Amino acid sequence: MDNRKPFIAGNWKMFKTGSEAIKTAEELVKLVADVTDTEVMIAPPFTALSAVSDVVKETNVSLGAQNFFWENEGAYTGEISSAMLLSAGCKYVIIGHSERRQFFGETDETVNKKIKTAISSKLLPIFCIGESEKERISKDTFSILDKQVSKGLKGLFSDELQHLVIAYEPVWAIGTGKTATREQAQEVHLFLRSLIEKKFGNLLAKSLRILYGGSVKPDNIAELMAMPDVDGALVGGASLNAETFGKIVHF
Ligand SMILES: O=C(CO)COP(=O)(O)O
Repeated sequence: MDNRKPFIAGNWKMFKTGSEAIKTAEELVKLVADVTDTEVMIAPPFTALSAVSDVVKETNVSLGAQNFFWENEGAYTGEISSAMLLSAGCKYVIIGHSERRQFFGETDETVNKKIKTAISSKLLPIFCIGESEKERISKDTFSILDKQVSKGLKGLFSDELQHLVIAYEPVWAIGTGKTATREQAQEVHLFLRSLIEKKFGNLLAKSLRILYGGSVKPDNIAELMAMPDVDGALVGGASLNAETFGKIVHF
């Protein structure tokens, strides 16, 4: 259980040009240079990956991408492959973010293909799941998450999921300023860990890192991280400013 190193990840979404990304990454690297007990990652947009990779190389900040396509190469205009991300310096890739599900036709099936490809190409997946406000109100949170996990991880075995990270991001808490309470987050994280235990066994459930995402800020990160099943955070808006994100990393 103690091998779950806290993980604070920043999802920059569609923000920052190359030069803006370099500047933020340079500031961040300095601000978190003292951090050894927490893993730090940033996911800039595709166009800034290589440049940010040069900045974070040989530092304690890792690089992630926000999406990719599951085929290795081919006539897929506008898409990016896992090999391209790896060669741009990425270690992680965010898969199935609710914004991709909502605006870009991502489904549990495409998420499943992406997780499989990420694993086989040694890109570490951050698998995003979460219920909408309507689903929470109608008390469907657990069944929705069960479906997202079952379909997203379909056909995979526990030994392939050693490096999987799950990000629980309730859609109603993303960019809204409405954070889940620490009790709400803990309740869902515990549910997810039990679900993973049921499907993939105790060993994986104990070592799997589950991040919380949705309006994480410097003033709510400590209480979230104090919960036993919250292993980190996937931070959107508050990761765009190095100083603010640095405070979250130093929770
Ligand atoms: O979607 C998120 C991270 O992936 C959360 O975004 P906010 O932190 O801006 O709510």
